[in-house]
Amino acid sequence: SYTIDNQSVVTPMLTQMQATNIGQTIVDFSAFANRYYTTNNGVNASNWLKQKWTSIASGRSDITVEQFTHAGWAQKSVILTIKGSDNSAEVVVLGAHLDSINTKGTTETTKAPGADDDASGIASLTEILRVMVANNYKPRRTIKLMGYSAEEVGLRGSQDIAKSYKAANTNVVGVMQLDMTNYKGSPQDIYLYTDYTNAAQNQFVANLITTYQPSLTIGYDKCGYGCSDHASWNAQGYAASMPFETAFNQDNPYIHTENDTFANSGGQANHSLKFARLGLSFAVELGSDGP
Ligand SMILES: N[C@H](Cc1ccc(I)cc1)C(=O)NO
Ligand SMILES: [Zn+2]
Ligand SMILES: [Zn+2]
Repeated sequence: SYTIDNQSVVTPMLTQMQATNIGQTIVDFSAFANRYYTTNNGVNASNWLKQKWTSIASGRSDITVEQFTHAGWAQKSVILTIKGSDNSAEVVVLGAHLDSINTKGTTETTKAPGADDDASGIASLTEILRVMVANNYKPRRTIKLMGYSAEEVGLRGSQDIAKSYKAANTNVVGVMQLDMTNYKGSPQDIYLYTDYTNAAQNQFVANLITTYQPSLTIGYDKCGYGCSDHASWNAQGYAASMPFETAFNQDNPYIHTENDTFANSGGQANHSLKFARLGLSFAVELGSDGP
């Protein structure tokens, strides 16, 4: 249910989340020349993420990290699973995409650092994981963190995954997409996108912001098309939400170029921290519900 009733668990964890950790992961993950879905760099970036999440989760027998193989291309998606205790059939998904692109054409050595798009989302998920493990948080539902391959070439990684979950009849109760979280280009802090998402869940997400981050302001906007991986889950009938860094016409002008760098997002991750905190509150409030 969308009841917000885990403040005693969530609030202490939010205070432990740090922009400096998110910034470091953005720097590390945007150091690959590119993370394009068909290059060796792109394959290496997926393996790097698997290793990173595996080491953070080491010591937790209820956490596994796997790579999802896509038939048509080499770069795999990365899926971390925290198995729920007594309500594990119900699944909460938080996602970001691990690939990057340079619209001039992306060969093995083309620069596409993708610091904002979407290392910022991957880094936000990584900080959520770190703090959940540091607090030995154990959800009742299953929580999955997903790094999608091939988002930039038509949401192809998340489409494969969402279709396979639907085919398996997996009961995904909610999905949050974090794509571009660190470029503060608009007046409001967090923009909730209302197309290709679920209205009831969007209201819950807004309530999470007012409850746990009351100083933040909320905006609403539309993409007008399936602008990120939330649309893949929505297409399969699952409830998805996308909190985004800016209003539609004020998004990061550097994306899909060699200039999408951490420095060009301000050289700090204070904007991403808002999204990481929102993601953690989403994961714990939904993840703590029993059968
Ligand atoms: N299409 C999206 C970028 C994108 C998404 C939403 C908005 I508003 C502006 C731009 C993309 O490139 N995702 O990787
Ligand atoms: Zn993009
Ligand atoms: Zn993106």
